[in-house]
Amino acid sequence: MMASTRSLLRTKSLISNLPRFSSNYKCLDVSVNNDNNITTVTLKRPPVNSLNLDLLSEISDVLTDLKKSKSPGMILTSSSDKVFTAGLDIMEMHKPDPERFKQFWYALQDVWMKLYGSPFPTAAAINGHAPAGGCLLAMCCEYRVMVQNFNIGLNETQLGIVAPIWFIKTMLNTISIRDTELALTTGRLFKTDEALAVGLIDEMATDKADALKKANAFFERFEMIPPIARAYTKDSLRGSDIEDLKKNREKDIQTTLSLITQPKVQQGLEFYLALLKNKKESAA
Ligand SMILES: CCCC/C=C\CC(=O)SCCNC(=O)CCNC(=O)[C@H](O)C(C)(C)COP(=O)(O)OP(=O)(O)OC[C@H]1O[C@@H](n2cnc3c(N)ncnc32)[C@H](O)[C@@H]1OP(=O)(O)O
Repeated sequence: MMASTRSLLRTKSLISNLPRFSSNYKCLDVSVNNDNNITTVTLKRPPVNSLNLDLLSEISDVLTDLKKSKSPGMILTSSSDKVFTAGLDIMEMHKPDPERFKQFWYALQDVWMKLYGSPFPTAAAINGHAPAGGCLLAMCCEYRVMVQNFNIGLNETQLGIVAPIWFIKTMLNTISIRDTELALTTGRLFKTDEALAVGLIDEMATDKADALKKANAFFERFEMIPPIARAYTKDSLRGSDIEDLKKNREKDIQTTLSLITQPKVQQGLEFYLALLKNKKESAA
């Protein structure tokens, strides 16, 4: 195809597929790049973008909007200069109200199914630490660019909790079985360069602008690929993991609730929260 025809097609798709977004997001900034129509979704829940029910519900909504509008792609990033997201909001798991916890976990399942299984391509511009649930969101994306000198990984065992099977499958879709086992059993957080070495991220960046530039460049790979072929191929690779969770959704909620409410697990979370607070006090 001639370059001019390509850019005409792209302009046409810009006009016909411009996504419409709710302006009511409180914890997200959503913007569309005029050059390539890629949407950047920026997590904006200070101080650490911890994933509570509100933030997860908004991410779920924006993913629905992007799918409906046949978006050509999405970049996930953060408004913080040092945290992509600190993972699940520990306060949703500490002494949880069972009904609220069920809604929270359901929202997390929704986000995972929509992001891991999105028909449109996705990239994470990881401009800060991405522990636990933060690593999960990044791994759900198809491409990861990470700013140097931050940490990423599924560190659940360090908190005395267990990463659910769908977290594990997401990591297995990203790095080797061997590296997944070692990383999960030790709750390892990888520095950016270590993450690159095992393939947990695809590229390193010097800063957020560089990460966004590299993430945007990823979508150029699909300019000549029919979106339907791309989407079906992704579904062939990831669809069965999603079906497994769909079938076991209620069981997964119940299992997680009974694990999280065990006294030993609650004590572990309290200890971890105290560590986070002490860190701040000893730094002051
Ligand atoms: C069966 C269940 C399976 C569950 C699966 C997944 C679990 C998770 O995702 S659990 C969450 C795991 N997350 C972490 O281990 C990260 C914890 N946080 C940190 O390591 C640091 O906060 C971080 C490196 C992200 C940022 O460091 P700083 O920039 O130095 O910030 P502070 O540590 O001072 O934190 C500021 C403020 O935020 C509170 N905080 C931090 N993380 C969380 C969190 N995940 N949930 C809720 N709150 C969090 C921290 O306590 C501070 O609070 P204040 O002292 O009140 O200001």
